[in-house]
Amino acid sequence: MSEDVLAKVYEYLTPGLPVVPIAQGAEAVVFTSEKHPYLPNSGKFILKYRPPKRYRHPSIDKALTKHRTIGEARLLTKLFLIEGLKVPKLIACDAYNGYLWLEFLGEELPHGKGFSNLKNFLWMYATDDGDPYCSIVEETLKKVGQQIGLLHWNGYCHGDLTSSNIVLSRSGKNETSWQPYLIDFGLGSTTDSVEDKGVDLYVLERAIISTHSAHAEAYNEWLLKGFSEIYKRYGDAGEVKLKEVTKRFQEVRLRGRKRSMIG
Ligand SMILES: Nc1ncnc2c1ncn2[C@@H]1O[C@H](COP(=O)(O)OP(=O)(O)OP(=O)(O)O)[C@@H](O)[C@H]1O
Repeated sequence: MSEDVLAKVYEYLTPGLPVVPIAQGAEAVVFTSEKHPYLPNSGKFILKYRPPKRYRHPSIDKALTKHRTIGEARLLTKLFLIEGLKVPKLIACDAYNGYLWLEFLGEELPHGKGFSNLKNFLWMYATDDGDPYCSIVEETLKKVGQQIGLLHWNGYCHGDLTSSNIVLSRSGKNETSWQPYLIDFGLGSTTDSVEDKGVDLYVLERAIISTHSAHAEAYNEWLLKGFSEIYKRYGDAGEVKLKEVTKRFQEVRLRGRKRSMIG
């Protein structure tokens, strides 16, 4: 992580507010903090910072950062209000400077298997003595599908639906029931576009095929089962919309295959 960026963040924060860098993505650097940004509460929080991009004109850069930070904050706030949909709680937003504070989700998986995103979770069951087809994996993937179903049914798309952008949480350490949360709405949008929804499903399918090819068929089936369950709750209207989305998903998949054959 660049020293400049770290220095900027430490200069910006209240002196002594402890933050630890954990990830550098294409858009943002992400930190954890054991302290709430402005309340005495402790817990675990995420600070997501979009640093200035030197290759952009400073005024354009400022405008873009502000636009994207506000966009993500606004979307998270709307999504948080949807019953059953699980996204991180927005704690604070300083759009002008490119900072978002969010609720921290997830945990370290047992036996050093890494952070509890869907990608590492599936690896945990696919390696060592794990059973990749056990009921915990099946249930979790159906719940992931339901989360995507809820998102789409309510008129939103994620825009970067990879298995790292799905974080799993449990209420207790010994629990075997995992609750998926969708994170990283930097490319998310309010949209009823069938194409965008088909692309969301395709991006996740590709992510699963590329990291868990041996079990991908069953995994994607369970995801789609959970997804369909949400639409089917809405009777005939749900069935019609479900058909539209799954048809487009197949078309997007076909286009993807053609593209990879042509190279
Ligand atoms: N609310 C959260 N709780 C726990 N971890 C989080 C949270 N938000 C982000 N992270 C961690 O930080 C990483 C990067 O965050 P995020 O995906 O939002 O940033 P990004 O810059 O858009 O990343 P990328 O370009 O890789 O998509 C995530 O993959 C995750 O490991």
